[in-house]
Amino acid sequence: MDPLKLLSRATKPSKSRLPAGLSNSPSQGAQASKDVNPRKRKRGEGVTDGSNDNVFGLEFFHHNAAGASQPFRNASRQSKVSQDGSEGLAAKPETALSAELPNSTTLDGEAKAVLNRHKVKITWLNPGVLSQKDSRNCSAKRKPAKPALYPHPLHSIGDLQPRFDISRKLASNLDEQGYVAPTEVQLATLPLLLDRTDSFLPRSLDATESGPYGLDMLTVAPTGSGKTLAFLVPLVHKARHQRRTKVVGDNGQAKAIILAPTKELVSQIVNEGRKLTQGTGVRVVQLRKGMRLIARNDSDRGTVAAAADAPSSGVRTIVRADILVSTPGLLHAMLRDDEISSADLVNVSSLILDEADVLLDPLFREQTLSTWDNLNNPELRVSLWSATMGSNIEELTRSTLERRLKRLREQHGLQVEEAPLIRVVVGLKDSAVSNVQHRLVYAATEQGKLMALRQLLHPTSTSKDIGPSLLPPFLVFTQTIERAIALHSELLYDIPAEAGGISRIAVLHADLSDTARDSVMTRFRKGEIWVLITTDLLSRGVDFRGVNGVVNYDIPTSSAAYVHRVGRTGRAGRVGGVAVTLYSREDMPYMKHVANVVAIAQKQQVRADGGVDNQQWLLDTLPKLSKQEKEKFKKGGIESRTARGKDADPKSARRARISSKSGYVRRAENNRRSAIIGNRQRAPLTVDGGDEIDFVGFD
Ligand SMILES: Nc1ncnc2c1ncn2[C@@H]1O[C@H](COP(=O)(O)OP(=O)(O)OP(=O)(O)O)[C@@H](O)[C@H]1O
Repeated sequence: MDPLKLLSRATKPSKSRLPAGLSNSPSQGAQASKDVNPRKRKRGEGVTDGSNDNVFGLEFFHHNAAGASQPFRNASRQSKVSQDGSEGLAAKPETALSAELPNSTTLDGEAKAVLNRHKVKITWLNPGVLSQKDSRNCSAKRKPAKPALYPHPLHSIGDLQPRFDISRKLASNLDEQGYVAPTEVQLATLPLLLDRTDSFLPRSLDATESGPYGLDMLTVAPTGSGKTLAFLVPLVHKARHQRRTKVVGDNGQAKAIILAPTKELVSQIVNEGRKLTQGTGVRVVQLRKGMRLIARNDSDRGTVAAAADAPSSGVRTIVRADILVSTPGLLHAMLRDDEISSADLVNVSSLILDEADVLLDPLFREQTLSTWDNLNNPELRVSLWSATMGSNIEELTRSTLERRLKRLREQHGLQVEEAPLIRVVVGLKDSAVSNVQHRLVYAATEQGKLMALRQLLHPTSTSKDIGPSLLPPFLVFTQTIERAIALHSELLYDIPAEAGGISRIAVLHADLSDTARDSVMTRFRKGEIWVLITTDLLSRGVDFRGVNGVVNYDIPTSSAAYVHRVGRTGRAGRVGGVAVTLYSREDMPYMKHVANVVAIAQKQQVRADGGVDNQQWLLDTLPKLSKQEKEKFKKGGIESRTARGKDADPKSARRARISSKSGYVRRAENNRRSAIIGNRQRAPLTVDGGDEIDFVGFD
């Protein structure tokens, strides 16, 4: 059998491992419409007519208490009939559609039941749309309650066109990509972001307070649950609408900005965006050095380049970008150096922060906020997306929104309305995917970790203690770039030549050139690389479809880092992935956060498939870190594994070195080497005349 095929077998979709209640739940990792309907990429086959009960989305509404899903299926049929019957009638806003249905109270109740069942919680965070002054004077008790909202969920991707009037081209691109049923985050957020009437807001509070079209939003949904599509579809829809209606005097200026923390993620978002925008006239562009964005009064249209071909030669080409995607660092630098001005961004009415908690972490905070501050469009709407989001991010978002509003009103004299701020949480907040097997493996020492990793690499010799064997392709995470490089050289010859040898294993980190990074990513995606050693650079957002496993060679420095690292497997509901965390004596004081998040994921599994939750003892015995210690660890990791640690404590740093040789063997080798060098350097002793004498030692 072809070893490549054997080793790169992808994780298999399986519903049997999950209980009925969860089997269709994307946030529980079982949303695998592409797997359930393996029709992806077959043109035209993904269309649902709303009457097909086998279609995933409808099935998952159908799974509930008998009859409960009926009104939705009616709604679906009705909209489809209109679509088929008449072009004009096809495009119906949600409210119009709801009005046609027999009983809107039933519909509201149904919406609530569906959202609850899928563990989607939607909260309006600023119902009173309080002024800054009022909110400061308010005692906690007097603050208005934050109401839960129950927008009517989207029950099939095919319904986007009739329900929200998205362009036919966008709808057909979605269909061509094989998207049939929405994932949970999509079924909840797409109606929120696409409904131009904000009809989901409670009657008593909506309309005047909601201001112009759209909301600010914070979304927390599991890794691999389809957040990219959830923010891209409304952006493309809105950008196309702006282009067609010329509501903003469109002259090709940017209308939306997406920020993401790494170049890899930026380029992935651009790729997804381009697939959705084909034939729509909307351009999704990756910002690059030397690019010049089209400005309001750019008369020289002749020099406007096709957005897809970014300039790389140093010549500043004017680029037309409707949706601009960038890392915060690059956009911030270009704004600072006046390569882009806030006037170029005056039409930007949507800002997306993907992996928002990282973008607002101290590392990127200044750059992200400075970009946000440069967007002066009074109708700007911001949405933040991640699988993990601390309460500090919510606070920071609120204060930034308030500050910006005040600035626009006071400095620019603009009449700006505060938009509704909505929080959407899917599933259990900040938890790791429960559709992969999580294993914590104690390896005692650095060498033990290396041996354990080798056992994982060679499935035939995998010991039972390490748990299920890992099938390539898989990712290995280390704490630093140096350690990633060292581990790569250590494992370079571990894959036999007949299976591809050293070409099957690679390292990717931020010190590599862009071209080298791109090439590794492409080869890994193609399945040419089986083991990719990397740092946290790849822990966020990157979507490798067939990744079977993740190995934390070095423990992650926070529970959020664990959630994101292991979230590179088990994406879009695939089961069979494995996440192994190796830990040594040195890691013990810092393991609690990992053990906690693993315990929660395992508990969900126990509930789901009756698996065994056998590491409670570990949780009980591990020490708890103080808040300061946690912060310190998050910033620096295990000190002996860093360059700083080498100077501070060379002995521990030596112990932490990645090498298969034991300290004893290394010492013996060093002694031998020094003896040889010493022998060579020892010159014969001579007297003045040059004659050699015998050295008889010191007195
Ligand atoms: N409705 C859908 N049906 C089937 N597959 C989908 C659907 N939506 C998205 N996917 C697929 O799910 C995978 C994960 O999506 P995506 O990268 O958007 O996840 P994410 O939520 O952004 O994850 P992360 O938090 O890791 O960034 C992708 O391969 C995407 O094509």
